[in-house]
Amino acid sequence: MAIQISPSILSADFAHLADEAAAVSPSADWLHVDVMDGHFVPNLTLGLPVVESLLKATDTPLDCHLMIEDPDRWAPAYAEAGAGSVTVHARAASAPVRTLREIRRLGARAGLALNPAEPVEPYADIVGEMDMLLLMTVEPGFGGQSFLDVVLPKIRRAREILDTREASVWLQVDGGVSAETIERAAEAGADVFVAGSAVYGAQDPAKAVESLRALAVEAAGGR
Ligand SMILES: O=C(CO)[C@@H](O)[C@H](O)COP(=O)(O)O
Repeated sequence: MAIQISPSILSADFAHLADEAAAVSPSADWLHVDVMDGHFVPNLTLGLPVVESLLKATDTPLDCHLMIEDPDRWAPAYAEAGAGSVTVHARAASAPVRTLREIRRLGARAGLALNPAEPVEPYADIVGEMDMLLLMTVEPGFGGQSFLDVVLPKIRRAREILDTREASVWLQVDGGVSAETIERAAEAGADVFVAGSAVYGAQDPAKAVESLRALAVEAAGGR
């Protein structure tokens, strides 16, 4: 699976989102959009109207990460609007399989997310229902936190589960991904990397994406 980088606009300037999207569009595979409702996580960001505007402002596909309660109800609208990928948290979804199927039916890639302390094994039997498994490497809610090395064994186990089942499911990590941490996550088996502050805190965000990609490709060793 090719290494992919998904810059998180949580660390961008919300007053200039179109410009911030353009700043990474030469090199980013996705634009990661953190939708937070102030309930599932203690932070409030943006919702569907902003996603609809972003879709008009950029050709980079949107990777929408819903950190919200009741994603079963809201996720389909993001897929219908044109998001390329819509990820829901396993803990928040009351009918994850139905919701993943609905996201796919509406034409988006379907993702399932797990917080750092949530095990991957209970979801092994439903990996065929998803296009991406997102393992949080920080507690969700805020950018700029430190990468949690305690998640590395779970990344390895998830990679094993996906390889054993020959599932073409992308393995995304999100939180604290930087030039200092991306190699560890790539060695463990991740192939899609969300990076907020490491990209938008850099002088040249597009270059930062390329540097992260080069480190991950090297660490993944052609996997
Ligand atoms: O979902 C989240 C945080 O909950 C992330 O997408 C952050 O936006 C990542 O930011 P950095 O840790 O890379 O600064």
